[in-house]
Amino acid sequence: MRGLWTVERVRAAEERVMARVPDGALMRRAAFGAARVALGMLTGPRRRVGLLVGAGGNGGDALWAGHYLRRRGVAVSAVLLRPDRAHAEGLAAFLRAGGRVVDRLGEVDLVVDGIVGLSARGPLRPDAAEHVAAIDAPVLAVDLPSGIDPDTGAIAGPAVRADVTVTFGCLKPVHALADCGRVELVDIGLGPELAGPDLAELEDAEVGAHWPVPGRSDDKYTQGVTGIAAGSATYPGAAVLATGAALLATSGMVRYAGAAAEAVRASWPESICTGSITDAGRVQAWVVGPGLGTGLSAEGVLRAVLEAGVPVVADADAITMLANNPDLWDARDPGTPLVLTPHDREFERLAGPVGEDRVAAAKRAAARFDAVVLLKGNTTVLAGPDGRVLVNRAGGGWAATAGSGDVLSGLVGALLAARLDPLLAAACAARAHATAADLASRGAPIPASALLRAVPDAIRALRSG
Ligand SMILES: NC(=O)C1=CN([C@@H]2O[C@H](COP(=O)(O)OP(=O)(O)OC[C@H]3O[C@@H](n4cnc5c(N)ncnc54)[C@H](O)[C@@H]3O)[C@@H](O)[C@H]2O)[C@@H](O)CC1
Ligand SMILES: [K+]
Repeated sequence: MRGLWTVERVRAAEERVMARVPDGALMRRAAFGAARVALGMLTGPRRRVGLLVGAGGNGGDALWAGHYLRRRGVAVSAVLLRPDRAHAEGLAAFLRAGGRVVDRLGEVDLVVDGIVGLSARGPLRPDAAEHVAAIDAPVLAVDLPSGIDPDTGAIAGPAVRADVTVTFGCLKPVHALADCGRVELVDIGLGPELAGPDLAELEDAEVGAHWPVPGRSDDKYTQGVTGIAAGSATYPGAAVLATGAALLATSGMVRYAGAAAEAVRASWPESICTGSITDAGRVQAWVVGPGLGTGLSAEGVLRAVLEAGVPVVADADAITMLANNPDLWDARDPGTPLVLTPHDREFERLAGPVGEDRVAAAKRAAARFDAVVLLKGNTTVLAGPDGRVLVNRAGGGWAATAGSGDVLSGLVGALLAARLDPLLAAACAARAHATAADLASRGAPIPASALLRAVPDAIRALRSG
């Protein structure tokens, strides 16, 4: 698992390390690492670097990096956004090494963004934004792209767009929640001072290792039977996609119950289809909601699923029904695992606006509903009712297509039926879903059925990752 630590935790760790190392040692270590990354980006014949230097430690890093770059023969100039508050030792070291202070960046081969780091609040101020708008070279952001909130990844106005971000000691939430380009981590010795992270991201190999595969003594029942209560006469496709995803995610069995039985049977002859949830037989987890509708009969289905006493993933129309009719919550036995998979508008119906802090919003809803909340996005935030938070970054945006959510809910359901921890089930499903989208797309738009067909390749890739 890759951990991510919030600013408050990073600062506390930094203070403990700083107390036992010489003054300025941490910054020099960080800046030396930044200079190495910058050198790696200077691949052309010309090596001219421009620094954008703000008022604090982030600007100090940039100036010290400029110092090390000068020592390797790079031409370095710096724009001081707040000359009166520029980092004094950093500026002295930069000037000693032959760095030049300029008014404008001019023609350079690389820009180092040292405008603001962990103390960032809000978007770039107008003067900084003007320099950033004029950039015409690759950008290396120091610690994080300036203008983006370090803890929430929120971008409320002008911000730096980084090709590479070099960060120090540990990853921070911004590195998963916003686009920071390629992220390089430089060790500055914070490790021993950092306890458990605030957020985490599963490695591909971990997802692969958790993925349920049949053992020698398994049969079709022992691996968990997934139930799909989705689709309708109007929307049979949602049922076909969710059932297909569950079938491709795990071995074992999938039961479909609902008005789209004929369409599901035609696409997936191996599924056990019935027209009604009361005839469905036993399952170890239910997927409810995609394409189900929100009428009285759909409410009856949702109630029956919640009363079944097995883990449930509630998506799409099921979320809308829970929002519109809070009495439905009473159908659920306390403590029965529930995974809610809202996009932002569904989240808003259920728990109010997401706002700028997606992690806080997901945590709040997870605690309130005693459920895992999978808040969809390019970075999906997954919060457990116990306070754990995982994030999943999608490579591209290719999964943003109609029907893609139906596939995701089928994957989550199959992993719940296989008895994975609900937060883990949701996170593994999110990763497989994103991987399948990337594999299917290879640079071109894809429909959800293509994403679905790539699920086996995604699982293979994760299991060998
Ligand atoms: N504390 C340390 O020893 C270390 C600090 N490091 C660097 O120091 C940074 C933190 O330094 P500071 O705490 O001095 O703060 P920053 O350099 O992040 O910010 C400096 C000042 O910028 C201003 N500011 C805030 N938001 C702004 C905005 N949107 N636009 C323009 N200006 C804004 C504020 O007045 C703030 O005090 C880290 O991000 C990292 O780059 C690293 O060298 C590692 C070691
Ligand atoms: K920065």
